[in-house]
Amino acid sequence: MDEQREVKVQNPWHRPVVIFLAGVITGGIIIMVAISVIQYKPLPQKYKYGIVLDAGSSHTSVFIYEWPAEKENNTGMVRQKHTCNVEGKGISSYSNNPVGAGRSLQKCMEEAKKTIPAHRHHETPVYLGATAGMRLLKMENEDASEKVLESVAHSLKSYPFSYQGARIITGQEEGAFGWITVNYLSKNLRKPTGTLGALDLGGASTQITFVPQQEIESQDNSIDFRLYGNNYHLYTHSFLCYGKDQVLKISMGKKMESTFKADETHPIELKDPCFHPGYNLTKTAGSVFDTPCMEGVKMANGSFFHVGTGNWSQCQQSIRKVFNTSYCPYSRCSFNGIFQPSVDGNFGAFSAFFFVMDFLNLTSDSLDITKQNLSTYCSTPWKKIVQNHPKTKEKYLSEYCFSATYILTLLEDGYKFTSKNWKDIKFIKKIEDSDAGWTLGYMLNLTNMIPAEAPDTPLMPYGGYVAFMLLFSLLILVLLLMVYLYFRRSSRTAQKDII
Ligand SMILES: O=c1[nH]cnc2c1ncn2[C@@H]1O[C@H](COP(=O)(O)OP(=O)(O)O)[C@@H](O)[C@H]1O
Ligand SMILES: [Ca+2]
Repeated sequence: MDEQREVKVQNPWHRPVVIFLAGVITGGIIIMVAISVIQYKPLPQKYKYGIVLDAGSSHTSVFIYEWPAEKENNTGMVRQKHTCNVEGKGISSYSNNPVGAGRSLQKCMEEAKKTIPAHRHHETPVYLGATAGMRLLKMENEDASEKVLESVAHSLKSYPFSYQGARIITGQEEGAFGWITVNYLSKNLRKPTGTLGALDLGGASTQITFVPQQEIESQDNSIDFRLYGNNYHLYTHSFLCYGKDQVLKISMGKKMESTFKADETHPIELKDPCFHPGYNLTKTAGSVFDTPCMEGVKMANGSFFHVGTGNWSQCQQSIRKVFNTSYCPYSRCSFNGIFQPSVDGNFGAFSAFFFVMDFLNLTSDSLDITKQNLSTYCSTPWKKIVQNHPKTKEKYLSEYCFSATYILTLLEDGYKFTSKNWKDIKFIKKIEDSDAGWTLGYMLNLTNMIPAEAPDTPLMPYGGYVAFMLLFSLLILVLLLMVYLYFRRSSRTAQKDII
C-alpha cells in the first residue's frame, strides 16, 4: 500500500495543480490566437472618392472614382464609379458666353452630390483639366480662355467638395497620364512584364506615349517616372490640331484652297472623296476656317455645297497632305519634324480611335482587310448609310469614313505602324469598367496614390495568416494531448509493474 501511494505521488499528472496549469496554458493559447485573429481582421471597407472633369474640345465628362481607403497605394484599386456627360459642347465653345461654361456643369455636379455619400463630400477632391480645345482658344484669345476657366472654377467651388483647381493641362501631361491610366488599370506597374503604349485621339489633338527601345533624341518628348520602385523612361508627343475634328477642317480647307481658285462661280461645289456618294450639304466657309489650326491656308468665304464622292484612296491622298514629312532634324521622325522612336510593344488606342473603329467594326482584322472594308464602307451611298443607322447622329455618321481614313493614315504614315505590328494595337474603351483616358492618371498623380517605392506588403495574406495561426494552435493542442496520453500510459504501466 505504501509503495502504491508513493507512485501516485510521483506521477505529476495526477496533481490538480498541474492539470489546472495545463488548462490555463491551453486556454491562454486559444485566447491569444482569437485576439490576434480579431486584431488583424480587415476593418469593414471604407471608401474614398475623387472627381475629375475632362473638359475636352468637343464635350465635358465628369468622372467619379472610388477606392477602399486602406488600400489606396495598391495598383488597380481605384475604379470608376460613375460618369456623367455634360450637355452641349465643350467649354471652349463658350468664349462669347463664359458664364454659360460654368452653368453647363451644374446637372452633372448635382449628380455627383447624389452619387458620393454626404459624409465624404468635404474630403472629396475635384479637379478640372481642359485639353486641346482650350489650348486653341488660349492661342486665339487668351482673355476669353481665362474667363471661361474662371467661370468653371467659380461653378465648381459652389459644391460641397474639396475644389483643387481648374486648368489647361499640357499635351505631355495628357499623353503621360493616359499612359499611367492604362498601365495602372492593367496592373502592369508592379510587374516585371512590359507596359502598354497609349494612343489617344481627340477632336483637337492626339497623343502617342510609350516606352521606347531607342534613345529619346529630344528633351521635349521625354518623361521619367518612378512608380512602385520601377523607373519608366517614356516617349510622349501631343500633336495640337491633329485631333479628328481639326484635321477634317484642315483637309477641307486645303481642298477649298485648291478648287475654289479655279472656279469663281458661286455657290461653289466642294467634291469630297471622304464623304459618301449622294452626301450633299450646304456649309459656310466660316464653319471650316474658324480655327487657328489653318495657318497658311488661304481663307475662303461664303457658302458652298459639300458633295461626297466616296473614294477611299483619294480620301487618303487628301489626308496625307496634312502631314509634313519633308524635313526631320533627328535620326527619325513621325511628321512635322517631330522626333519619334520606332513603335514597340502593345498599344491601347482609346477615345476617338475606339469610337470610330468600333462603330465600323474595324477593330480585329489585319491592316489589309481593314483597308478593304473601309474602302467598301466609304463608297456606300449616303442614303443607304442613313437607312442602316437611323439612330446615329447624322453629323457623326457622315464623318466616319473620313475619321477612319485619318486614323489609318495617322497610324501607318504618321506613327509608322506596319501590317506586321498592326495586331499590337488594341482598340479599347474601358479596362475593368474604367474608361481609358488621362483623367484617372491625373487624379492618381495629384493625390499621390502611386508611390515611388513599392509599399511594404505583409509577410502573408490575411487568409493565409488566419489559417496558419489556427493550424499552429491546433498542432500545439494535439502535442499537449499526446504528451498527456503518453505520461498517463507510462504511469499506469508503472503502477501495473509495481502491482
Ligand atoms: O460616339 C462617338 N462617335 C464618334 N466620335 C465620337 C463619339 N463620342 C465622342 N466622339 C469624338 O471623340 C472626340 C473626343 O475629343 P475630345 O472632346 O476629348 O477632344 P480633345 O481631347 O482633343 O480635347 C471628338 O472628336 C468627338 O466628336
Ligand atoms: Ca480628349
